[in-house]
Amino acid sequence: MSLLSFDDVSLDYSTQGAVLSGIGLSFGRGEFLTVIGRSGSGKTSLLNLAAGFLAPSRGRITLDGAPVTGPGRERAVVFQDDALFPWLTVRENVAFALRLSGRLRAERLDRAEALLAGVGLAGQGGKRIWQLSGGQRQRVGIARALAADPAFLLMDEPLGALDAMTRDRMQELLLRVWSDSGAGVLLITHSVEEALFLATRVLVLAPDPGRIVIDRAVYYGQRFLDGETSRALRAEPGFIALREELVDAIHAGEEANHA
Ligand SMILES: Nc1ncnc2c1ncn2[C@@H]1O[C@H](COP(=O)(O)OP(=O)(O)OP(=O)(O)O)[C@@H](O)[C@H]1O
Repeated sequence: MSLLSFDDVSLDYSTQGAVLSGIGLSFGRGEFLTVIGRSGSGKTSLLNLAAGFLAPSRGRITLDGAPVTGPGRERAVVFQDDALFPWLTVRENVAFALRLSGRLRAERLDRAEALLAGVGLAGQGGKRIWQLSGGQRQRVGIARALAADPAFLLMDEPLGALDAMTRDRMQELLLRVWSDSGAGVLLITHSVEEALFLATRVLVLAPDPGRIVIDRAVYYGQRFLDGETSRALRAEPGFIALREELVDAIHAGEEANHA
């Protein structure tokens, strides 16, 4: 089934107070959660908890009811500047993630090629990392994350470094990867529009302490996969109104804090 749950989770890095407080959240395969919020609201901390890189100070994080005690193969993480190995080919970079799978080298390379095709990089496996564009590198990182056939893909600003056109294409690709892999996705972004377009659920975190103030079901990504165009969806009055509501929620209380 694969359900990742936060039960009243708080996190302190120091005695300075909680960075995250009272986080209650459950998400599973097939969901696409996007997380937005001001800088410092705790988005990356939330992802690091889900990944098992950090342990909660209070509360529990469980995977199918069992406590999460560290990173695991069922939760793959994609970072913005994914560290690919420059001395390996694109195909070898992806196959590297399969080295613990027990498969023979030839099988690993075949599987890597199939994963690369899945992210639109068919026939590029023999290239070196430095021969790729930023968007292509990011796709290699995603193919590598998918190699372990994870139940969850955890992504911290994966498209943040890309130019606007590449970013739009990558958003569409992410939706297809999500749909094809069946994984549950948790994606952090600074773009409210991106969050709204991709998600089946948008979470807004408010800071001091970081907490979930909005957890909203949305359907634009699914409608894109069902054949509607990204441009038409983003131009819908409902999309624009919700985008503005989310922007307002992100900035609520900001003036008061700076007064
Ligand atoms: N390793 C750490 N040690 C101490 N404090 C930390 C650490 N990592 C993050 N923090 C603090 O925790 C708070 C939340 O940080 P976090 O990176 O989770 O926020 P964020 O919403 O992802 O921010 P941004 O949008 O700027 O990436 C910030 O106040 C930050 O300074």
